[in-house]
Amino acid sequence: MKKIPLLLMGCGGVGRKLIHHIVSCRPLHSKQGVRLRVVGVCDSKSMVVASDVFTEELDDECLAKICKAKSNGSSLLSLSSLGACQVVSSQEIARKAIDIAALLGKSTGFALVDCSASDETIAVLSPGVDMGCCVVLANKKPLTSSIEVYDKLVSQPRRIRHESTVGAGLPVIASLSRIISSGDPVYRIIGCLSGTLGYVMSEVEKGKPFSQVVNGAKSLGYTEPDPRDDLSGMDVARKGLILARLLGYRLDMVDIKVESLYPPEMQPDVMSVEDFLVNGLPLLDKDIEDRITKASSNGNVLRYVCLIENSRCEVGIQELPKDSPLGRLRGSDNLLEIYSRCYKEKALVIQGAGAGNDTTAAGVLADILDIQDLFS
Ligand SMILES: NC(=O)C1=CN([C@@H]2O[C@H](COP(=O)(O)OP(=O)(O)OC[C@H]3O[C@@H](n4cnc5c(N)ncnc54)[C@H](OP(=O)(O)O)[C@@H]3O)[C@@H](O)[C@H]2O)C=CC1
Ligand SMILES: N[C@@H](CC=O)C(=O)O
Repeated sequence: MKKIPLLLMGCGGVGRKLIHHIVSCRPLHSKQGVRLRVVGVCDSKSMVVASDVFTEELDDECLAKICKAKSNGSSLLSLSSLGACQVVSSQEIARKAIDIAALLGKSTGFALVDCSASDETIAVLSPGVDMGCCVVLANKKPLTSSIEVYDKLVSQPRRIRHESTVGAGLPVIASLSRIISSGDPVYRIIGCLSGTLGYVMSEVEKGKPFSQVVNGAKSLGYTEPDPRDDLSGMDVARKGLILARLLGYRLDMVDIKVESLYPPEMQPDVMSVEDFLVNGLPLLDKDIEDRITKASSNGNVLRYVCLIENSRCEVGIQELPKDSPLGRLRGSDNLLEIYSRCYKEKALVIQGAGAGNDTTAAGVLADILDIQDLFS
């Protein structure tokens, strides 16, 4: 039986769903001759880790307790009595994770699975790559940090997978990578890449207030931990940057033109996320409603669009015909059109659910299975 030891960084909506998928797919994986050994799980403040990562793992009962504690809003620090495992607190997490990476990376192989929404994980991922570890990401921040960090993370292409960073579980990265490696030049990518903004636009079109709909998107697990990451366009810009860098464009976040749906006085350094959700959002209801009504009077709808072309990437609101492919999108669906030599007149189109914990975690799980040949 092939064993894949892994450390899960981030145990929120996506991380917990990933644990659920890993446990429920055990019979399937067993038939395929693979076992996923979860040796550690971290949140922002702590890490639960098996006492001996060579021989032990967090068993399914322990994983269930971790998920239960996190769903109840507790820290992993509350799980100090979990049998044959240790609980490590914040200052120690990175050091401990790197120690495990050094032990397992070049011996059995080790997968660092990042389902956090933090750039702090770079401190583990980057040395992990040098230690022979595999990296699987739902988190976009490591790939949209400096170009040096990006180059390091992708330096061993067979050891990194990040399908869920763009379009959640949709096969965007895999499709684009295949086109690129076949030598087919991609000259244009255009699409709607935000499940949150897609859902918000189509629900407001039905007459619901913007503030109510954004809170709904958060409850459905579509938004980033701070929904302003979605509403500012930054989340779409990150996806655009990941695709642009995959195409070989040497861009940074500052090179991307981004349109925000909220004003500077509602930025995170001015308002807490709670304050924004309760008091900030309702102040935006009228403006968004007016913009949508105006578009509708022209037979159009508003869509938040990402365009990558001519070595540039820009993201922002466009008024589009209701019956255009992007105009017909509903709910959290994403749609991406890729134009290349082979897909010149008719683009390669990828469409489907572009957000949600289930599909995102399924994408992460498929990525982990995809690197199994590197493990023994
Ligand atoms: N939800 C979706 O539809 C999609 C999400 N993604 C990406 O998946 C990632 C996770 O999203 P989601 O689960 O919704 O987010 P959540 O906010 O629900 O969970 C984030 C988790 O990361 C933990 N965390 C924060 N900082 C660190 C750190 N430094 N080290 C380890 N863990 C840390 C948090 O800990 P604590 O509990 O202590 O706060 C929390 O457990 C994000 O990067 C998101 O962009 C990608 C595609 C789609
Ligand atoms: N917040 C994101 C989740 C996936 O990346 C979105 O709404 O698309």
